[in-house]
Amino acid sequence: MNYNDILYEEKNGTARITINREEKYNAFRGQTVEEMIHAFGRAGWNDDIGVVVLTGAGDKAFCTGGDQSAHDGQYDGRGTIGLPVEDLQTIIRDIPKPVIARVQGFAIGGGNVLATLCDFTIASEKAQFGQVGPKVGSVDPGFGTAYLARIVGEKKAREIWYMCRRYSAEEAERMGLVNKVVPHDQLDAEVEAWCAEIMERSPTAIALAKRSFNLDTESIRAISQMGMQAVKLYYETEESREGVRAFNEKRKPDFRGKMK
Ligand SMILES: CC(C)(COP(=O)(O)OP(=O)(O)OC[C@H]1O[C@@H](n2cnc3c(N)ncnc32)[C@H](O)[C@@H]1OP(=O)(O)O)[C@@H](O)C(=O)NCCC(=O)NCCSC(=O)CCC(=O)c1ccccc1C(=O)O
Repeated sequence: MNYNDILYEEKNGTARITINREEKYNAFRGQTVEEMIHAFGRAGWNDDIGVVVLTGAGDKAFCTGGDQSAHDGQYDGRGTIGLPVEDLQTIIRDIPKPVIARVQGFAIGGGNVLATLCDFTIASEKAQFGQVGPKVGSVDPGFGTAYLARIVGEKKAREIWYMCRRYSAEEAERMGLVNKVVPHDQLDAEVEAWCAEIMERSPTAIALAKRSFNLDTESIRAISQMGMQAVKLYYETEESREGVRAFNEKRKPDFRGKMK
């Protein structure tokens, strides 16, 4: 597969997948998600690769979720909601290698879900985290909610989703969403150090550990699939469309008048 929306490189046993849509704050469209799925499969089953790093191009954003300009009810690709996010989430969990989210800027919406799903998150002190679904007419009811609650606890997860606030890297570290925060200019060195340390460990022991962690939360995949069917219906409503329109028109949404 030729990549247009992402960059892929392999070095010293590390595969680096970079969402390369800086002008869209590294938001993903259908094609981006397909390319990421392909790249995770390529890295995940290559015995020379011991760890995968997921990041975004530039300094502004790691990833800001679904591309709102490619969102008219459904998104522009394949799958239940026009984005095969279920397949992307699945492959991040299923490859038998640690995935590190290198977060240098905004990890928002579906971007925050991706960072949450990665085995580790290493963040620059400039990074910001948050969910925006109830502000823009969306929700990730599955790994985005239930798995987040496993990490930060129920109260905090509900706050993150209902209030749509932004959290600094330090706050995210305090709530367990981030493994380590470093000064911006030390981010790459820190990520490289973690990768080098992983490369010294037994790949099979790590694979077994990853799969056993995953097994305990596997039921969330089914919640996600059911949730995605509901989100598909939600995206067709005036209430959800109002959120997308308001974001694109840079105004506050008026949801109350649009509920059925
Ligand atoms: C990132 C922000 C917080 C930055 O805010 P600010 O600094 O004020 O800058 P802005 O002027 O808002 O944005 C700058 C520039 O970037 C463009 N942009 C930013 N994000 C997006 C985006 N997601 N899509 C398209 N474009 C984007 C913005 O339009 C500006 O462009 P200009 O040309 O300069 O005008 C803030 O921008 C923000 O909150 N962004 C996020 C917006 C958003 O709505 N994200 C989608 C969330 S919902 C989602 O991800 C659905 C898909 C999904 O995740 C999902 C759904 C269902 C089940 C599962 C999933 C899943 O887990 O994936």
